[in-house]
Amino acid sequence: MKTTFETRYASSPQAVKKYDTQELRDEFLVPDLMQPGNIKWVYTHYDRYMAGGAVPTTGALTLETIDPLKSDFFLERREVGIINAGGTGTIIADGEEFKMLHKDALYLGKGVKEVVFKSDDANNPAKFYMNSAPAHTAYPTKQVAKAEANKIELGSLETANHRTVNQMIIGGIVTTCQLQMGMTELKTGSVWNTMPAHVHDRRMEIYYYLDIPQDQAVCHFMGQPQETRHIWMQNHEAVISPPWSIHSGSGTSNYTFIWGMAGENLDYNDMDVAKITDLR
Ligand SMILES: O=C(O)C(=O)C[C@H](O)C(=O)CO
Ligand SMILES: [Zn+2]
Repeated sequence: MKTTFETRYASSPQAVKKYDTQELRDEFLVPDLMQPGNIKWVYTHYDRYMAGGAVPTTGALTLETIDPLKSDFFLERREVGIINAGGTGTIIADGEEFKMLHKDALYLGKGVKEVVFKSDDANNPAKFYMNSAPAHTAYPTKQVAKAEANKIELGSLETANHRTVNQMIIGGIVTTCQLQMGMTELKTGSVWNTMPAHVHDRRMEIYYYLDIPQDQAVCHFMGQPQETRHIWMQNHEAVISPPWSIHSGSGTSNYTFIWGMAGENLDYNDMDVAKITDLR
């Protein structure tokens, strides 16, 4: 079992204007979070937000601290949200067991010392997708099933953006310091997420795409609304959205994505929406 991490530093919109395809992918695409038998983290310098993947197979995996945190244990000064993007598994947090079905979420607050991940079936392992942000208060652990999410219906089939936003780790359901997470599912025939697009300079965000059928892909759009770029994404890949960037995508089929964010506020609706016809 191995825990690895990489660091992503923050980029300015002026610098990103000049990036070619590979530079954009190197800075913002996170292609390899889900590694069987391992835990992988990306530590970003956007709000010190982290995205990770834990894929237990035949053995259990333990959440370990990593060097940039300079802490005795991972959640010493952090909180984490976890959504299972794979088969059924279990998370044991300081001795308390949580059965995690596909698309179940779990919030663990500051101070939880020991976190263990297990899969029911090594051939169909749990894929625990994790987002973590610095935390200054210890809030209670809470599990949230998809059925318990706050559901928002957006878009329409006519504009190919009919989708359900499942707000899972959000005020009213879970109390957090700064983390918000949820999962948006596109209806069959709809391909556009987060259109009209928005920025929220007060919060960074990461999208993790799943349920992309074989041989299909999602074209993720980023950049300032007047200066957009795109990154082609495969199933189970994540993409970092700087606070100044739109984060939107169009697929060659419908799909699901997990969004997670942190920053200045906990107001999900604090978005500066860009008019579709103003995008460049
Ligand atoms: O489909 C959408 O619209 C979303 O899911 C938007 C994300 O939740 C988001 O970007 C929140 O800031
Ligand atoms: Zn957003």
